[in-house]
Amino acid sequence: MDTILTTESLSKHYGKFKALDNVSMHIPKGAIYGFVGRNGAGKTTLIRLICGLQEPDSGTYTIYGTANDDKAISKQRARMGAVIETPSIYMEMSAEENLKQQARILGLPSFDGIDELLKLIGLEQTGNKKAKHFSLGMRQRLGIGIALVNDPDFLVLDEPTNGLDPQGIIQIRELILKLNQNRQITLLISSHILDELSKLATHFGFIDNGRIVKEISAEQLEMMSRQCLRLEVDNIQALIRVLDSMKLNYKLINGNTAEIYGKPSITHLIQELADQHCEVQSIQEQDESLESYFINLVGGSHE
Ligand SMILES: Nc1ncnc2c1ncn2[C@@H]1O[C@H](COP(=O)(O)OP(=O)(O)OP(=O)(O)O)[C@@H](O)[C@H]1O
Repeated sequence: MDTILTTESLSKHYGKFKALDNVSMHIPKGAIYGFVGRNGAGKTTLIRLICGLQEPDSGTYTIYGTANDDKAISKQRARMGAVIETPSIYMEMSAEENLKQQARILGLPSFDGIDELLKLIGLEQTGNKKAKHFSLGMRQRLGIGIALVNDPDFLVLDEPTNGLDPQGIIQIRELILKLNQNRQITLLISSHILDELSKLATHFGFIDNGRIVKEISAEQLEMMSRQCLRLEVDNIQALIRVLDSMKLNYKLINGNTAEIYGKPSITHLIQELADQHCEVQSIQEQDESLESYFINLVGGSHE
């Protein structure tokens, strides 16, 4: 598997405060990597490090296989685009002028592709309207457009849906999917809005108090947080026999409780258990959201 970004034991302090603590993360090529953590967890700090805006205190990272202390890293960074915190936009300029200005800053030989980029970010109708009159969502999309001027194949977005209304969120989500699916751009997206990322991400890295608590693919996460039935019985051996005979996937929670996956027929299950003289004491349907998965992972609120 090709990896676009790998970090190895990255740490960063602000004075005595440890903002990043031995962070190791891996972003596969083609992924939409959801970087999830509550406010202050260390997401922006990590993003600033990999974008070369700050230096780590210890640890290393590689971008496209090039280490951060290798001179060639700046060449690899040229293949990256990023929108960190608020997008850098010239408020007195239109969307088109902003994109052209970025092309000038990068020393690009022409404005080829700017019209297409304007369409991609959904701002082709904005004409001479200055960015200062744009909605927050339009500004965010313009910021992403500016980050795309150098045609990157790795894009880093720090909290791209922060503060947007539901329609703005949908537009950003659609843009992210287009970038990933049509332009094969790998994305690192940080957010504390977990369920928003669950609709997009192919991989997740969960960060809490500066530490990566889990890296997991969306597929694995789906398996772990899928719907299940939690069944409490008076005879766990009988329950195991029945579940095995029905070829159901299950996990034993304790001496009288099991979680059963894969939506079994409850009537059939209860009937089989009754035949085995096994009494059901309680039955609950559970549907763990990404939100509750994360809360379980980090052990609830720190406040
Ligand atoms: N320049 C700085 N000096 C001192 N402390 C800082 C500095 N930058 C960040 N911090 C602290 O480091 C911690 C991590 O901040 P960071 O911005 O990386 O978190 P975050 O996960 O991106 O959260 P948010 O979404 O709120 O930005 C926070 O407690 C923050 O207050």
